[in-house]
Amino acid sequence: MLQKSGFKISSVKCLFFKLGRAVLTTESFELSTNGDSRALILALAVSKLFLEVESSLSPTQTMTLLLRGVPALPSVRSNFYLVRPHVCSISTSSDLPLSSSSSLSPKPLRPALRDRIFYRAPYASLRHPFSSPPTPRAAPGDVLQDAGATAAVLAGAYAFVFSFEYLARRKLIQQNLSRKLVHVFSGLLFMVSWPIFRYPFALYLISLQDSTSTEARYFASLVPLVNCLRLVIHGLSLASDEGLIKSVTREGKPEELLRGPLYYVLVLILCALVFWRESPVGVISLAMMCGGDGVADIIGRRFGSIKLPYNQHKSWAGSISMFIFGFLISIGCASNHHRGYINGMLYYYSIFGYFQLDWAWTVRKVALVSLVATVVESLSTTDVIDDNISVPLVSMAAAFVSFGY
Ligand SMILES: Nc1ccn([C@@H]2O[C@H](COP(=O)(O)OP(=O)(O)OP(=O)(O)O)[C@@H](O)[C@H]2O)c(=O)n1
Ligand SMILES: C/C(=C\CO)CCC[C@H](C)CCC[C@H](C)CCCC(C)C
Repeated sequence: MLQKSGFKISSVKCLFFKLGRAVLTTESFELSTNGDSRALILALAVSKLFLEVESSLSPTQTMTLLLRGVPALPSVRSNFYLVRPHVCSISTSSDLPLSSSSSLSPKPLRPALRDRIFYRAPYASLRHPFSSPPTPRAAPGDVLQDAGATAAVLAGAYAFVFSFEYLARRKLIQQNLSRKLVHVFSGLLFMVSWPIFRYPFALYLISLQDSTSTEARYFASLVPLVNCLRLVIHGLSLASDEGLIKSVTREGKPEELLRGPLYYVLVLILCALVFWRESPVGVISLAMMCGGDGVADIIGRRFGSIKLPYNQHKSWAGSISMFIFGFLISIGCASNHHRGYINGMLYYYSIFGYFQLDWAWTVRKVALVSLVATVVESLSTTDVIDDNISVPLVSMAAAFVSFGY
């Protein structure tokens, strides 16, 4: 246990809970206090503690400290600005008045001061401020766990697609609807499975274990890779799988597997390898491709009588659905997790501690990405530039500009 700045960490942690609500995750402190001046002392202790942690981070790493209900004291700000001005700003909301007894700050800075400090460990095992030194590279148990996770998700993928093959073959579901539901849910369920790779959920609950491991992404990427090979083999008619063709093609032609479905799984591989669970960019891009584009088709086909002025093959109903579902699946249906209710993929990943976002800011950025993706999706596509290429790639670019890596 680290002994820092005069406080035993456990006492700091306990004292936080006494003074207010402190949420300690693997990436950030979120200290909500009643403005008690003792909390400000602790906040300074925490900021000094983070500086200790920060010195052990690699050049590519940044940090997050969310102090809510604690005025942004110049000394707290300076600690972090000095450390990483190019990636640090400070997120505090001095929406609570300081207690009169406070001697630390003559007056709170202007209320609702909102900047951000982001912390995420892109390529190294993340060090929880209270944990022991970074865990060693993959232990045999980790590899076994990831191999097991890969096998489980592969089996899930096969069973998922097979169930739609069954429904389509029995004509219990239209072939096009089957294809679109596979389009919507395959990628989203794949993303939902990412935390089981080298990340024992139980350990997270017990000890806030490391949530970022590099090798796990390679194991996870095997799932879309195997499906990619499956699509190529059957798309080239090297083998025959009528059920697969029926469940994921428009007209039941094997060569169709080599377009939309193949591009789709290639994008899954790209997002898992490049962005994985460290960056909101991959999560948002897949939400737009799977949730937004998929639902746009389902709603557009059914309710799309009013066509877009510049594209008679697309409709307002489809495009509006693309925007709404791309946004909701990315971030959920509210903007303030203190008072609202968030249930999107970004919040799902923040629960596991992969990244912490300023939700009010994130809502605006995701809405912008969703708008960009909607406009791109509404444009005509050719056989070469399929929606499954244009929508995720443009979403990645827009999300990268908005969020950085
Ligand atoms: N913004 C949109 C998108 C789709 N559609 C409806 O959904 C149909 C199929 O949309 P499209 O994006 O072309 O889907 P596909 O290319 O068939 O399928 P995929 O994207 O999976 O390749 C369109 O003809 C249209 O009737 C719509 O009305 N408005
Ligand atoms: C029909 C599709 C795109 C056309 O727009 C999607 C094709 C999906 C692939 C056939 C199967 C992909 C499976 C995923 C890689 C993994 C899903 C795992 C999950 C647990 C179901």
